[in-house]
Amino acid sequence: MELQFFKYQGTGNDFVIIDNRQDVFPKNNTKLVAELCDRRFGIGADGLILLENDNLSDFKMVYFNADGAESSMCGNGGRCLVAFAHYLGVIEKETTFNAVDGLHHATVEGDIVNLKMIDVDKIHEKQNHSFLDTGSPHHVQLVKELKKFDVQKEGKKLRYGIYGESGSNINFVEQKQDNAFDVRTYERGVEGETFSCGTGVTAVALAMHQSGKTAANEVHIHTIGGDLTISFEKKGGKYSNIFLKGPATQVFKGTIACSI
Ligand SMILES: N[C@H](CCC[C@H](N)C(=O)O)C(=O)O
Repeated sequence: MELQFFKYQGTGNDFVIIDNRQDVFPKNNTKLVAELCDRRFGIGADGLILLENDNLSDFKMVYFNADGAESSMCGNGGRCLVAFAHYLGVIEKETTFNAVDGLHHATVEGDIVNLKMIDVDKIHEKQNHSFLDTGSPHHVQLVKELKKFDVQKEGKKLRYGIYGESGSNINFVEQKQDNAFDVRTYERGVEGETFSCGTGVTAVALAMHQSGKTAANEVHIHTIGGDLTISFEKKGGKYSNIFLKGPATQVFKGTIACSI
């Protein structure tokens, strides 16, 4: 069978996106998803996203990591899916869609998508790191000389070490200005460093605010793949009105033969 797909990237976090409104994609075929994401034998991506019909909202997002398993929320993937829905004409300039962690509001202006993330009311502050869930679990740790840091080695150690079977995404951070940070992320389910991680940079912004490293409620984060802005409010110990803003671009589209 010929499968039509679209390739998107949001600050270098890249995704195979499929219009599955006819509900034909075999969602339980982990092997097929991993093959489509394979950078040598398939299309190549950090994850695969299905756009589906939804009776509660404009559309539904189903997210799979590159390992083929369905996963928790993907911030950059959510931004790319909004851009795709706009490209298809499913939405105009704003939307509410349904994802694994609930309903998300978003707006799209050109190739900039501004995505509302879930509220965060618990940030676990430890001696040298923080842990929080922004739709996906994230470890946040300040390091010196981030550019030279061995993200693969240290990220893998933490992901399989202190976070047990379910693991966590691991974010290493260097503060550049009061409201600006560089971030590199080891992503669970990709099992390697990605060029950016949307729920990850959101976690970094909130953890840096909670720990007093910044007093700003709009934080600029530079990743290998580009720049993202996270804005938020803190009321009574809870973070809300959290927005992840940045570019989301269609790179190419195509068809691929697969036995489904
Ligand atoms: N790898 C993550 C999901 C994708 C997160 C990332 N791509 C993002 O943009 O938020 C996890 O398994 O928790």
